[in-house]
Amino acid sequence: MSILIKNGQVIDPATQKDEISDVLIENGVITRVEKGIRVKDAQVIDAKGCYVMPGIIDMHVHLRDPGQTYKEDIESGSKAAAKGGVTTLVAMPNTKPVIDSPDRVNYVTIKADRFSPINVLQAGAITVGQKGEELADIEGMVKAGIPAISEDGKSVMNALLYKEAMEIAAEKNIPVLAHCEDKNLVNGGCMNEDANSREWHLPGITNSVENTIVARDIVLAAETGAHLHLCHCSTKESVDMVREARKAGVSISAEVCPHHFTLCSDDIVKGDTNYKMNPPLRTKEDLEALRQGLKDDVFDVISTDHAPHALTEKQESFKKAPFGIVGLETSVALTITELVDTEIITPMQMAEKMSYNPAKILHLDKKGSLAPGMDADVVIIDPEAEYVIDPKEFVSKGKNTPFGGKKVKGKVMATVCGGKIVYEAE
Ligand SMILES: NC(=O)N[C@@H](CC(=O)O)C(=O)O
Ligand SMILES: [Zn+2]
Ligand SMILES: [Zn+2]
Repeated sequence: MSILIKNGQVIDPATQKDEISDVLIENGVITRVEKGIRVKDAQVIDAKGCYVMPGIIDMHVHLRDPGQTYKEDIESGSKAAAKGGVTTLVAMPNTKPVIDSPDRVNYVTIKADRFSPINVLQAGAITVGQKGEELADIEGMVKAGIPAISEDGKSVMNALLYKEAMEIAAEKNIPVLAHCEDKNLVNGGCMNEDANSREWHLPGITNSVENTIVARDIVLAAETGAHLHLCHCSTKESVDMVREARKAGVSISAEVCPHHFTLCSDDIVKGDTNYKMNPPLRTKEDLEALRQGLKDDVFDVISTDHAPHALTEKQESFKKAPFGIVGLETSVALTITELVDTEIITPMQMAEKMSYNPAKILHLDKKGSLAPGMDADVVIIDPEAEYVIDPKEFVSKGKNTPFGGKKVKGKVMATVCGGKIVYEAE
């Protein structure tokens, strides 16, 4: 079955073209991108007034499968992703048990083949059980298809072990997705260390918790030649360090999540655990630095860090509740509302940060672009559609978001993955 996407604003970072055009999809591949395409027997999607972009590649998602499927599972998470315009996601390995062996990677791949409408890539843990004591079978997991390694949820505190992992990553040509958090410095903190945390008598998390590990990881990446991708950057110092490292020739990329470019610690509603995530919402100054970093392309990726939790877990006190918020079904709207509509970034930069650059970092040669010959992974977005975010409408099992009730602009109208329509708005 062919699909013809008519009259959309086609935005392709690979060619830097942003113009009204048609896109023809045949047998799962993009075959033509031109004005006025006419073919027989194609299913036509009218994309007038919409962005037509390469499908979103979300480099940071928690699917909670295996082991915590009451929070999310491969099917619910990938369907939520499709609704969010995502055609490929990287699942983080901090599941129960941890994805630290080829067999466990295979479990996810096989289940995703059956139940996911989109491409699910599984990242492999760096150490056995994420215990930080011995290296996982990284080579075996590479053979099983992991595109990256990550200890997300924590940092590998033993620098020697981490350096050895980086050497393997460099040799296998896969990136290291780094969660930067010093285990000792964090010291039980549950929100940013600032006037708010002091007023509420909550243990704080200083910027140094992130900054020290960002600095260490950059040094180790420089020495090993591994590609370092920094997860969920939150501090103004991280912006400076990434900029300087890149200038110095380090192979580095870095992501910011929508919550970190939308909210700061002053926005936290006292006691509302939907504002609790790791890293925490920082100060207004950090927020402004992150936005500037996105504008200047210091940050090349926007990812969600979709971290679903059950309602009962989030009903605990701010100190006790788990860190994390969902993001798959709000990231397009937040990016358009907070960054594109405000002219901090262009629609082209949005497509770069949400698809093209992730494809490059993950070495997905057939993705991240709408050029003929590429996989037919496409998202159609109405940038003018306005609505109010309602967590009850989420496909994800997780409803834990601070954005319920927020008025936003930008709606995913359809998602095409591998030449099939995997989501269509009503
Ligand atoms: N981001 C979060 O607040 N939580 C993540 C872990 C992580 O991304 O570090 C989770 O797994 O819940
Ligand atoms: Zn993390
Ligand atoms: Zn995460």
